[in-house]
Amino acid sequence: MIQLSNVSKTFFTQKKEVTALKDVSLHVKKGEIFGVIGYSGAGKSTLIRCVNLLERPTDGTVTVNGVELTSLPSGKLKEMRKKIGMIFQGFHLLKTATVYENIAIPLRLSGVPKSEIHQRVEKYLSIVGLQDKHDSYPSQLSGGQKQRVAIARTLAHEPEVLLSDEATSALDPETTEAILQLLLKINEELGITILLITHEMNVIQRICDRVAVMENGEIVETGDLLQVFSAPQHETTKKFVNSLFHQPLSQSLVEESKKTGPIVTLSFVGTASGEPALALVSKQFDVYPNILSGNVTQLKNQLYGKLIVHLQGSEEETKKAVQFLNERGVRVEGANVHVFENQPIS
Ligand SMILES: Nc1ncnc2c1ncn2[C@@H]1O[C@H](COP(=O)(O)OP(=O)(O)OP(=O)(O)O)[C@@H](O)[C@H]1O
Repeated sequence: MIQLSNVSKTFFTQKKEVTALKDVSLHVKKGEIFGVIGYSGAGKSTLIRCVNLLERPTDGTVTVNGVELTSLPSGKLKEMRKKIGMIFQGFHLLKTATVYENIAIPLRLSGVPKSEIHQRVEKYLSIVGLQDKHDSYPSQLSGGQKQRVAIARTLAHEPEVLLSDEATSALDPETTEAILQLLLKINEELGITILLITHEMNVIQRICDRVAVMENGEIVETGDLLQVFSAPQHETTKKFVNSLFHQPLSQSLVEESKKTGPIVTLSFVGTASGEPALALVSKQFDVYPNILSGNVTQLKNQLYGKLIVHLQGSEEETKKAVQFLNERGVRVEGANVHVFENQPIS
């Protein structure tokens, strides 16, 4: 649906050149929710703005729904852009217009017939759950409601693709969750392909099918959600994933525990394979598992757990216990434990 091929973008300022994207290739499939995550300055905004050519790549091609945008004349590009909606962190609503007019004015400007405008405004206000806010002004709405209006305004153009540029970054956790659920609904019920950028792992975790991790203008890792969570390869990906799971432990606890058995990381999909398997370990072997940190979290469609566990027991017995856990689909690795003051200890 969206194909970026060898896209590079260099900004030339008076003082210096900044290469924001370096030879980025990315494929977003029709109907999926694809998330790009990275720290500040990684190049995420530049990347998403290249998809609808708000930024024109210095090199490479951008193709949306089979049409190569980078080679289109400006008239045709304008037409294609109507199929690509975009929402932003800052909502960009007209302060002096009502909710209704915020949606209707852009429709008028893009030539939608008068008879259809009212119907579309009603339809999309209802989809975002704001049918009772027609006559409110943006200043009378909460942040979450403003984002809903911005989403309705975008959907009213009936796009095939929705680009989300940090759409939940200005919202509190509860409102973020509600907006993420709305994006899921839009994806599932209207069949709109979504490409989003974020610096928050929980956004990726809650709604994305696939994810790319960016650093210094490059994509350093891409994969399915579960694959990236369960076996992150790149250091940056590991940092994002660990930020959700690992609490630092006290050095004395780690040192003390290690005297009587290994500290391991267990990861598993679904609750069935995690803690119950651990309970069986203590029944079947002369091993006492003690959970030191971690949690079970909801990925888009499934539960995923990661626990740091001390396996108290002899080398022979703990080896058997690890094999037993592996056979039950629990992945066991040597733990990369973080102690207070952020000193990793191995
Ligand atoms: N218009 C511009 N002119 C010059 N440099 C720019 C411009 N836009 C972005 N950059 C630079 O390109 C690099 C990538 O910026 P970009 O905004 O794409 O990153 P980001 O990952 O979205 O970061 P953030 O999350 O902080 O917005 C940065 O070094 C930034 O300073």
